[in-house]
This record gives sequence, structure tokens and C-alpha cells, in this order.
Amino acid sequence: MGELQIQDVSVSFDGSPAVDGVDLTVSTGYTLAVLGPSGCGKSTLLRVVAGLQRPDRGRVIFDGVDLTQTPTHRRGFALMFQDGQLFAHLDVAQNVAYALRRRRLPRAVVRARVAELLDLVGLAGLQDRRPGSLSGGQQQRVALARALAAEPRLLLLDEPLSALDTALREQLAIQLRDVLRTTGTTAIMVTHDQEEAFAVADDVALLRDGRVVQHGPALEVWRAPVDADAARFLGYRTVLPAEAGLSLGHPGSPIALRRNALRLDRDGPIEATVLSSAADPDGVRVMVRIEGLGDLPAVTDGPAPERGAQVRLRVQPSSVAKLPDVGRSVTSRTD
Ligand SMILES: Nc1ncnc2c1ncn2[C@@H]1O[C@H](COP(=O)(O)OP(=O)(O)OP(=O)(O)O)[C@@H](O)[C@H]1O
Repeated sequence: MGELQIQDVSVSFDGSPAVDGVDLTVSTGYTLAVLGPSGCGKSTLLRVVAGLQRPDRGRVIFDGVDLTQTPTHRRGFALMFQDGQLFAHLDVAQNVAYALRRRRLPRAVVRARVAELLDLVGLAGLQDRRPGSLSGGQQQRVALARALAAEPRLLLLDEPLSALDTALREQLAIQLRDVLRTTGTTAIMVTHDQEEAFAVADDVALLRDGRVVQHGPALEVWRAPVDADAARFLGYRTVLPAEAGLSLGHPGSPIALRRNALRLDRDGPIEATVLSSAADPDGVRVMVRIEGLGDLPAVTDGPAPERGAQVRLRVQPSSVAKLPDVGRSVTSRTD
């Protein structure tokens, strides 16, 4: 185990930068999620760390040793991709045992270790199955067990859960985090899914156009986006200019609101008019008009209010982020 340092890494393709001067550190036993939209350079950065892409500039250092020129198979890292890439002709146990066999460990040791790993990822008893007979989520878990079997110094995860449906993705994200913590594995995961990043990782780095725009402990990044684009990418639905901050308790700052930031409350301090409302399984979504602020989403646990009804609202402080006022105007937008 050791610390990963990515120092000033840049990669260009045909003259256009894909990764541009990236500096990041992942401490021993920690998981870093590199989060960003499609095309921002996430996979390229991961490929540089893996040794599959040579950087134009910069260094990859692990445990104090410069590995920039070291071939992939000598780095002691393991990779897990989106589609798992299991060996279809081998059963689950043989897939997981792959790295252990190559080390010529005694059969009994391999068998015990495979059973332990399958137990860890919640697949005990499926040793004899072929990958083709497993669900997508089970295949991902076999791929994870196989990656962990090599006891990698660093685990590299490229959108490991994105091929799965939402419910399974949420469940596996939590399981992935538990497995990484239990095994003390240092890991770097790239994803475009902010929920996945926060469910799995300790630290989050936001990548935009090949550059890191924000990096820190996951909760800190989530609570204090650096700008309006970062806020939207982190799941905030609405960004309001500084003038609006005053009426919502944050004078002088632009603010970002999550979908549930405004809640109907008959004793709340803000007056609004209901424009529309629709029930969904998590409650009732309401669109309201607030004098001087515009049309904004709100939520209620109560019955759906009538169109045109006068209501009062309360702000949920944990669903509002204050943005730095960089002196340029932020346009109000609601999705
Ligand atoms: N081998 C390559 N040759 C030329 N351009 C490339 C190559 N690999 C990536 N790029 C370009 O570099 C940029 C970053 O790509 P990259 O795959 O790293 O982004 P990403 O954030 O991982 O995107 P996605 O989430 O869609 O996989 C893109 O503009 C892409 O078109």
C-alpha cells in the first residue's frame, strides 16, 4: 500500500489537450473519485495512471517511486472497467483465481482465498457458474473480486457501475465502498455520476476540460461547489444570483438549491404562489412563483396543493450551498 501522486500530468490528442496539468494525490487506503462530464479527460487520466497512455508531461508516483516509464504489468495496479471483462470460458472461481494461479500458490490456498473473496462481494456459493449465466450486478462483483485477488497496491475503476440499473447501482456502490474500506485498498474511480462518486469515495476531484476545478473531501466538495457549473454537475437544480441570496438567508452570495431546498411549511417565512404540482413516489413536487425570485421547485409531504394557492415555504439549510461571488453575474436557471 502507498500513496499515489499525479504530478502536472498533461496529454494532448492531435494538438488538443485531453488532460491539462493535473495534480492529484490519493492517500493510502483512500478512494478518490474523479468526477466530470463525458469527454472531460477522466479515462485518459486513468489510463496514464495505469500506464496505458504515456503523458506528454508530468509524472505518476506511487509510494515515492516514479512509475511514469514503468510498464503497466510492473506497476502492481489492478483495473476494473465498465463491462467487467470476465473470461467467458472460465467459471466464477477460475475467473477470481486467475491472478492467484499465476503466482503458483497451492490449490488449497487458492480455493480458500477465492471463497473468502466471493464471500466479501456477496457471491458465496456461485463458484461453479459461468459469467454468461450471471446478472450484470453479479458479473460486476466477480470482476471486483478478481481485481482484489491480485492484492493490488492501487485499484483503478473506470465507471465500474454505470452499466447497471439505478437500484442495483446504488446497492453495489455501497457494497463497493465497504469492500474497499474492509480491505484498506487505495483506489481511484472515474465516473460521470455524482451519486456514485459520493456513495463510494472519500475524496472527489471535479474535472472540466482536462483540468481539476475542485478537489477535497467528498462532503466538502458537495456542500461548497466552486461555481455555478460545478453546482449543477453536483446535482443542484437551481442557481440564483447574489440578489436572491438575501431573501433566502444568504445575503451577498449566489446560491445553489437542491430540488428539496424549499419545503412547504405553513409557518415558513417565504410567500409563494403554486404554479403546478405533481406527486411522485418520494413526495409531491411543486412549482412555485416567489415574488422577486422567479419560478422555483419546492417539495411537500402533504397533499398536492391547488394551482394558484398561496403557500408559505421554509428553506432547508442542508440543501442550499453558498457559491463564491466571483463578481460576474450568475443567471437564474431552473431545470
Ligand atoms: N486515443 C484517442 N485519440 C484521440 N482523441 C482521444 C483519444 N482518447 C480520448 N480522446 C479525446 O480526449 C478527450 C477526453 O477523452 P476521455 O475518454 O478521457 O474523456 P472521458 O471524460 O473519460 O469521457 P467519457 O466519460 O465519455 O468516457 C475527448 O475529447 C476524446 O475525444
